[in-house]
Parts: sequence; C-alpha cells; structure tokens
Amino acid sequence: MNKIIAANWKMNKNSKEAAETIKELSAFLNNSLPPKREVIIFPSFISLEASTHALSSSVLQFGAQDVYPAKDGAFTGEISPSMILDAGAAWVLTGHSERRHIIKEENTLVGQKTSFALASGLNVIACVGETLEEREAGKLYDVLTTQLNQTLAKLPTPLSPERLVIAYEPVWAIGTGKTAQTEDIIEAHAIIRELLKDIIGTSVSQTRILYGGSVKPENAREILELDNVEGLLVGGASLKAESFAKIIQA
Ligand SMILES: O=C[C@H](O)COP(=O)(O)O
Repeated sequence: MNKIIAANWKMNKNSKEAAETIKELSAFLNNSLPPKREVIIFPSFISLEASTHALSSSVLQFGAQDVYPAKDGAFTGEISPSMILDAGAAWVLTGHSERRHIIKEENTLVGQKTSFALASGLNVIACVGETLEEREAGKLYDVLTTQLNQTLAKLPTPLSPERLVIAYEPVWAIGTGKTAQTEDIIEAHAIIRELLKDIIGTSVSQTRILYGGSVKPENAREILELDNVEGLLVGGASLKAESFAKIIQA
C-alpha cells in the first residue's frame, strides 16, 4: 500500500506563489517520487487551477480543502465537487479541525460532504481528532467514535478502499509545534482502525490512516514507521518546497 504525503496549504499562497511552489517542489523531487509514496497538494480554491496547471506533466496529485454537498444551485460562496474535478483535482479534505472548530462545522455536515464528494467521483481525506480539553477529560475514544460514525454514516457502495482516507489530527498538535507522542499516535490510530472495522467492514485493512499535527522533516520518518500510520497530512512544513520535499523523501 502506498503511503500518502499530503500538503494542506490552508489560507496561504496566491495563484502565482502556488504555481511557483509546485515547480520548485517538482525540481527538488526531480519530478519523481520515492517508491510507495503518493503526494497530494491541497491549495486554496482560488489557486487550485493554477496549481494543477503549473506543470505539463507531474507526479503530484491535487485536492481542494473543502466542498459543498450539492451538484449546483443557490449556495452563495460554495464550491461543488464537479467544479473541483473541473479544476483538475481528484481529492478533497472534509472535517478538518479548523473547519470544525473555527467555522463551527458539525459532524452531520461533515458526513454529508464526505458521502456526496465520494458519490460525485472525488476521493476524500476525512479528518478527525480531539481537542486538548477532550483528551484530558478522557474522551478520546468517544470523540473518535462520534466523529467517525457520523462522518462515514452514508458512504456510497461499492467504494474502492483507496478512495477514502482518514486523517487523525489531534487539535492540540496542529500548528503548535507540539507533535503527539508516538504512544498517543499509536493509540489513536489503533482505535480508528478498530472503529473502521465496524463501520466499513472487510476492506478496512486497505483504508489508509494519516497522522497530522506539527509534522516536520525531523520527525516525519519516525511517525511514518509507526503501526497503522499510512501517511502524513502536513500544514506549516508543507509551505516551503524544500521542507516538504524532505518530508516526502523521509
Ligand atoms: O492539515 C494539516 C494539519 O492541520 C497540520 O498542520 P501543522 O502541520 O501546521 O501542524
């Protein structure tokens, strides 16, 4: 199974900067990936097309950071799955903690986005994770159970297992420089794998689980080698091509 190294650029980089970073990254990688790696870049909506068109051919894949669960219509400010596909992207993030906690997106909407995106032909990285308060109150298992059950409530069937990826991102480790301890990552990923058995069933061993939260070139390899870690979702350290290339090659 290939490990996924994903870059979430969040609300950074205009179109020109995004295209330049793609070109630089490709140069650092000699336009080829190490064996058993897939790389997905998530630029902002406004720089998505410039990113997918930055190179005439590329080993990189692309995705959007959000999606609205409708084909078209009166949804001011929203972006549909077909618009994302039309921009040359194949993936979308759902349920990122910044959307859950800053934009106040609820589990139900995250679930609708996940199922509609998959049914529309996009591949999905669905994000889950607990806040520090929830962790300290011993609610890790409950939070992951609720988030996963509701996010994956109405998956289209049949669904190829490689099209749905889960990202575990403890909220307290995002952008804080505090990477979760290896035992925290192992525990959470094992819980997610068990929960997926109930929700998805037999293909669960092929469902990739990524870790995200203060990943950098210095810790990427160690995290990638942990049990049930099939990739990384990288924020801050993905903004500079050189640093992200080092993570890809870790
Ligand atoms: O989507 C990425 C995560 O929010 C991690 O961000 P970070 O690497 O800046 O902590």
